[in-house]
Amino acid sequence: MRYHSSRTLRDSDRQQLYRALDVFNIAAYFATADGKKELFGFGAQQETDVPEKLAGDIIFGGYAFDDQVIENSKLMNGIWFVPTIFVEIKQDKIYFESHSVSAFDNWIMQFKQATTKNMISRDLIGEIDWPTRTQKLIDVLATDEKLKKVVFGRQQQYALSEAVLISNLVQALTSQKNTYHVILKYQTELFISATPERLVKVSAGKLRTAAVAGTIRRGDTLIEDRLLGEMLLNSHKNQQEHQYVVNSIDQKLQGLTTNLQLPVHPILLQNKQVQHLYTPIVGDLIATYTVLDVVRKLHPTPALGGVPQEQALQYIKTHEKSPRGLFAAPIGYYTAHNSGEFVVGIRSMYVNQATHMATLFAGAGIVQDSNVAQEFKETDLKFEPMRQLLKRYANDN
Ligand SMILES: C=C(O[C@H]1C=CC=C(C(=O)O)[C@@H]1O)C(=O)O
Repeated sequence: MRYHSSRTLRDSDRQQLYRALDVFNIAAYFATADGKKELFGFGAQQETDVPEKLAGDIIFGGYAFDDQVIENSKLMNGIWFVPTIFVEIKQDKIYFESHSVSAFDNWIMQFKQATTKNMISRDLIGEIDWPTRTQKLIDVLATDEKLKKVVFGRQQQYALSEAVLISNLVQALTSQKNTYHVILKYQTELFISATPERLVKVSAGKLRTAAVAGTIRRGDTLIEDRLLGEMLLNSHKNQQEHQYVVNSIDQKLQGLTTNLQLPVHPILLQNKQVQHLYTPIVGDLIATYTVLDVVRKLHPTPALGGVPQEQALQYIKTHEKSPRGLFAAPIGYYTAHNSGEFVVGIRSMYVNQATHMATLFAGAGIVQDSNVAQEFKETDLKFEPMRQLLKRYANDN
């Protein structure tokens, strides 16, 4: 038996659903960058680390970035689940689906306003040798005949005074405009991302992806902002970094799609802290391929890995301090009707509620012409969405 219902969205619904994210042991939240759609998965009818084993109307989850295993974590090595309860908010409507709960209004009523917590976060020593290691990488890129680009990751740990309430985090996330807001929860582990980067969306046979690579900060005034944007559009180094991604997506999608449309020049994608070079790409997915086929084929694009892919991934494995887990990895959902959407888990953090530790992630595309000081600043800016989230969370309460 499957129960469906839908009705007009009420003022209290969102708060109660965010609160439900605190309550369920396994949960997912996926809000699109335009803010028009929010998906919630609560509880797991089935769960696994291999999505092919699952069957359900909708499946949430994420693959780990690569095959390195993170000790003492289930979430960061990749999880997938069919929710017991699925809720979607689309504009002013709310849709509910479940095998176990028949009356949505009774169900949602149990989630009352959370008591807020007074959380304090303290940053611990990060990777102080990141600039030295990045300079070494630039030297390698200058001499190695094959290696062209490596997206080099950096992690920063924070000690939290309390376990975090997801309901408060989601609220604080709303300050990050024009980005997806994605949360995966598995028992005491959380992964949170305010990412601007869609890996793929499939809907009614249409495939949409994008190249997002090449970064500059936002300006303090309108004029400075525009000037910085123009600098980015005209920067040879950033164009090159971006073009590797466009070419790779183009190549990978041949054979999976027809009518692939790739604009010749990138445009700007602007978030709160940074702006990126952005090339939206559209095509028709050949009907024999699934959303997951596309995810597996595209990941990792050179916006997260590098060029050539295998060599860059090996470099990342050997020279980054810790495995990435869900950082820069595909996270999202797909349905039994072969639709779905996946983003890459950047501008993100991992929270362990048992140890009260948060790990923040950032990475920068390094090419031969990169400058270490600039890349260091860029990764600092990329930490900022999650740093602000922790700060806002602390201050709001
Ligand atoms: C790896 C990250 O960003 C990627 C996505 C957009 C722009 C990037 C860049 O300009 O370096 C990176 O390739 C990150 O934010 O951690």
